[in-house]
Parts: sequence; C-alpha cells; structure tokens
Amino acid sequence: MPETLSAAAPLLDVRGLSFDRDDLPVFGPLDFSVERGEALLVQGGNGAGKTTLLRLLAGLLDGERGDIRLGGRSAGPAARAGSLAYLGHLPGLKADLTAMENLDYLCGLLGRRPSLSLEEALAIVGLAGYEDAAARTLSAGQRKRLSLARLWLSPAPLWLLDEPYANLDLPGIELVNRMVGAHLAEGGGALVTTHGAYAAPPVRTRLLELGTAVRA
Ligand SMILES: Nc1ncnc2c1ncn2[C@@H]1O[C@H](COP(=O)(O)OP(=O)(O)OP(=O)(O)O)[C@@H](O)[C@H]1O
Repeated sequence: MPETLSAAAPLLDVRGLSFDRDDLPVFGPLDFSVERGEALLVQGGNGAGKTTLLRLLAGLLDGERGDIRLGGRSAGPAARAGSLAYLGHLPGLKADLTAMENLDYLCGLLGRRPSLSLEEALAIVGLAGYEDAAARTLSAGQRKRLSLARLWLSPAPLWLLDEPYANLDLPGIELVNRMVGAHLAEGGGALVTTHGAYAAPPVRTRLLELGTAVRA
C-alpha cells in the first residue's frame, strides 16, 4: 500500500464530482467515499455514466469538477493513475506480446507487489500453461483472466472494476469474487460496476446509483 495514503482517511473521498460532455451533464454532482475493506457497487442503466466515472477516477479522462481525495489528499489525474488499479471493458493488452510479456510490461509501467511472481499470478487466474501464448491467441475470457492476473499483481489499494464479470464463465465469476473478497480483507477497497446480479462476496458493500443521462 503506498505510504502516501493516510491510514485514517478514506481510501477515496469524492465531493461534488460532476462531468459534462458537449456541455451536457453525464453525471453529478456526486458525493461518495470508499473506506478500507469496503466495496462500492456503482449502478445505473446503459449510458448512465458508470464507465465515464471509473475512467475519470482512474485518471484516463479529465475535465471534471469537484474534489477527489485519495487517503485524504487531493489527487489530480496523474496521482490517481498511479494509485488506482483500473480493470476496464477492454483488457488493455498488447496483442503480439505473450501472456508473461504483457504482465511484465504492465508491471514495469504500473508497479507490482513483490510477494507474488508473474507465474503464480497466471496460475491463480487459471492460465498456467499459457505463459508463452500471444495475447491475440487467447479467448475473450482468457484475456479477461490475464487482466485479472495483472490486477492481482497491482500494489494499488483501490480497484476500479468496470463489468469485471464480462466474458467470464462461472469459475471465472467466482474467481473475481474471491479476489475482491481477499483484497478487501487485506484493507483494500473497490468500485464495481455490473449489469448482472452482483454475487457480493461477504464484504461490506454500499451502493451508488447513477441516473440515466437525458439528452435534450
Ligand atoms: N467517447 C465518448 N464520446 C462521446 N460520448 C461518450 C463517449 N463515451 C461515452 N459517451 C457518452 O457518455 C454517456 C455515459 O456513457 P458511459 O459509457 O459512461 O455509460 P455506462 O453507464 O457505462 O453505460 P453502459 O451500461 O452502457 O456500459 C453516454 O451518454 C455515452 O453516449
């Protein structure tokens, strides 16, 4: 866990956050926080702004209004990009690199926790034996599992999970739930979007409901 994050303050504290596109509101103003050991389930219909919110928090979008604090400190897009682990709709893998090369590349870029080897992370997500397979030869579910291995290697205390169950079979869904449960038990936090029934692991869960955006 990064030393810069205070243990006393919430992992994430958001006040008056709003975001517009083409001068039309996508969401907000929103107020919410995520404490250690807590999952925040972000709900809303198609177009409500769930992905936009997570991408913005991850530092992949800017132009928001409001205050975003990580561990009590105001955090701009660059600080957020370095402190949050984002699992998006697209796996963010390099198609021609192997599974191991992708993990190595992403860990070099985003950091990793030292207690786990890349091989162990691949085994945990059910990809033992796929170390040398190019990402483009993996199925959609296997690519998602490779992204989960990267997530599991991340040192970031706060996970942003956008539709984490998409493309996964039942054991994959259970894997996500176990990972989230273990991460929260270690004092991490998570924001999770899903359209499916959220098979909530036995952890503290709160809801954030986004209204469907109206285009006028
Ligand atoms: N790259 C983009 N350029 C312009 N508008 C966008 C872009 N991405 C999303 N939008 C618009 O922003 C709004 C919020 O989209 P967003 O993807 O955040 O919704 P969502 O809640 O994740 O939806 P879904 O449940 O369908 O995945 C929608 O009205 C969408 O049309």
